[in-house]
Order: sequence, then structure tokens, then C-alpha cells
Amino acid sequence: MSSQIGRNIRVQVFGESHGPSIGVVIDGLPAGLAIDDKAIADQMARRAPGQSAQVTQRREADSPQFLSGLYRGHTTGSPLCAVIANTDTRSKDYAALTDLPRPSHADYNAAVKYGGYADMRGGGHFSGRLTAPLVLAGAICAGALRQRGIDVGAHLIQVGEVMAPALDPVAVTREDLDRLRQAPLGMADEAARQRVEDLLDDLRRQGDSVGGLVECAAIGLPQGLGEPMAAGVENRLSAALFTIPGLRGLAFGAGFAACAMRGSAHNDPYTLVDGRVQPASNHAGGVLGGITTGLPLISHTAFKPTPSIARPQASVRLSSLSPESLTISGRHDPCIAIRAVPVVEAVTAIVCLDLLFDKGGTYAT
Ligand SMILES: Cc1cc2nc3c(=O)[nH]c(=O)nc-3n(C[C@H](O)[C@H](O)[C@H](O)COP(=O)(O)O)c2cc1C
Ligand SMILES: C=C(O[C@@H]1CC(C(=O)O)=C[C@@H](OP(=O)(O)O)[C@H]1O)C(=O)O
Repeated sequence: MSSQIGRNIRVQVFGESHGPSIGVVIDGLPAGLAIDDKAIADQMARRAPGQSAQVTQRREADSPQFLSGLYRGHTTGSPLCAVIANTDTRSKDYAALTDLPRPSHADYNAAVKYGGYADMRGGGHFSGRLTAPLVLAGAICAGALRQRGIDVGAHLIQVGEVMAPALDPVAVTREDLDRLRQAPLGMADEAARQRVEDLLDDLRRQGDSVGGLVECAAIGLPQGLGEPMAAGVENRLSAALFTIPGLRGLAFGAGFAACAMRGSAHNDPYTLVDGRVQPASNHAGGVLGGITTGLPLISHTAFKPTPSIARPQASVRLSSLSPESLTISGRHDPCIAIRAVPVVEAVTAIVCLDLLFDKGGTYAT
């Protein structure tokens, strides 16, 4: 299994959802970086399970214990290791699924690939639980970015058929991103959020789940990060974002809408702003030729509906190879995208810091 992202800042996650703990080793952080415990706790709480009626009811404190790489509130320059305990595991929910795999989860694929040895309780290493250490790593990297005037924020702009307004891809500010971080369900638009809450209530009654779309913006990035072709910003961000389970689609800037546009509408004309050459619009999403343009780096990530739903579904009993109906009990998110918001933000922060370190690694804390 490869559970590492980053080139200069290497983030390795480990653990299984129902093992004793999950965690992260971060290598390549500069020494002397102040660790803001409150900022980390806030980000962890945005993602944590059991925080509202609209998410999985598993309860975890998600308070990290640092084992190395941290001394007197600052990074030491050696690998930082942190563990997060798994306390509220209910493994009996998963006992029957070894022989009767859930459609669209990783149960059956893991059983075949790892010959039945993978610990799939709670989704094991495939679980959304493994995004907790990613958020921890992202919060640490975001602290380093903030010192350089760079901020990353994400929000939910679609759940099923409910849409919320997207950010202004040129003029998005740090205040906008702060506001998004405070928004319940990751959706700042109140009217849209109310419709999402109603939709989630309906889905709970129907035993169903729904997909969603997350928009993320990184602002304050200098022009010139990244390289062409295989080392492009999109390449590196894509590889990292696809570590998030349930992610099914990723687009930059105008994304798939670009295929229906004319060049005259899609092109971002250059203008002069305070004597500097700058694109006047941002259909490019802040990246051209694999290199940042200096405008906000905008991504859209599409999440599938949660696979574990309460409705009866067709599966196959593996021991007898007979078709059987499966009804899943247990605690599940009705919409993965809601708790994926801070995860997308975290992974984007990790990659942005990683890109900054391409420049020779001379980051002054
Ligand atoms: C934050 C988060 C929470 C998730 N919660 C659940 C859940 O409660 N139930 C579930 O079946 N899948 C959940 N998933 C998705 C599964 O982990 C994922 O679909 C599965 O591991 C298969 O991976 P894939 O969808 O990337 O192919 C969650 C994913 C994330 C990122
Ligand atoms: C625990 C978390 O989410 C879990 C992600 C998940 C899955 O299949 O991805 C399934 C559920 O696990 P369990 O059955 O153990 O409650 C979620 O609760 C978390 O995000 O911290």
C-alpha cells in the first residue's frame, strides 16, 4: 500500500479505523515552525465524526498525541509523528461484511487483493477515518503557509441537486475563507444549507445517501510554482487529493464546463494591476502550463454518495457464492462530501507547502 503524499514534505498516514490508533509521520518540515494547538484542534473538529446530526454518530475526540518532532511548541526538524486514538469502535457492525461485501465500498476488492488478511473493520485502512491524520498534517502546513501570506479554504457548493454559490475566482479574500471555515456543514449560504438539511432528513428516512461537490481556493501563492508536464501543479495536487476515499472527480478552474465554451469566453485576458501583468479572469484556476499564475488556485472535487446505505442491496455470499440481500446497519455519513471539506483544504495546504519547498527548501520560519 502506498499511503504517502508529497515530494519535499512527505506525509505518511498509517493505521486502521478499528485498530488502536491511526496517525501520521511528516518528514521534511522546517525546524522552528510554531505549532498552533488551537488551530489544529479547530481543523480536527471540523472533520471529526459525531459533531452534528448530519454526519456519522461515531464519537472520537480526535486529539493528537505527538510522539516526535516537536519540542517546546516548535518543530525540531526531525520527522514529526503523531497518533490519534480510535476509541468508539463498534466492530460487530462489520462482522457479517467479511462474507457479504458492501457494494461500492472496498470490502471485496481488499479481500481479494490481500487474501483476507486486511483488517476491514470500519473500512480498515480504506476508511474515511484515515483522513483525520491528513487534516492534522494539513493544519501544520497551513500554519507555515499563513506565515507567507498564503491561505487555503474550502466549502461545499453542491449536495445532490442543491447548489450554493461558488467563490469569486479572482477576488476571493482571506476573510471569505475564514467565513467558509465557520460555516456549518461547510456551506456558507444559509438558504442552500437549509435545503441540504431537509434533503439529508429525507435521505435518512429513505436509508439512502448522496454525493457532493467541494470547491477549494488557495490564495496568495506566488507566480511560478510547479513545472510543466508530469511535475505540474495539477499533477501533484491530483495525486494527493485522490488519497481521499470517495473522491470521484477533480477539475481545475472552469474544468469540465470549458468543453462547452468558446476560446474568446474561456481565455483570461492579461491586464496591468499596479504595474504587474495579471489575468483579468481565472478560468485557468490559477495554473497554466503546470505553473501557478499568481491568481487563486481553484479546484472542484466531486464525492460519490456514501456506499454504506441502510436500504437492502444485492450482494453475494462469498463462502457459498450465492446471491443474497444485504442490509447494512451501523453509523455512516449520509454525505461524504460534508466532512471531506476540511480534508480537501488540508491536502491542498500540504501540496502548496510542498510546491513552495521546490524552490530550494529555503523557507524562513
Ligand atoms: C470523511 C469521509 C467519511 C466517510 N464516511 C463513510 C461512511 O460513513 N460510510 C461509508 O461507507 N463510506 C464512507 N466514506 C467513503 C469510503 O471510505 C470509501 O468510499 C471507500 O473507502 C472506498 O473508496 P473509494 O470510494 O475511494 O473507492 C467516507 C469517506 C470520507 C473521506
Ligand atoms: C470514523 C470516521 O468515519 C468513518 C468512516 C467510514 C468509512 O467507511 O469510510 C465508516 C464509519 O466508520 P464506523 O462504522 O467505525 O463508525 C465512519 O464513522 C472518521 O471519519 O473519523
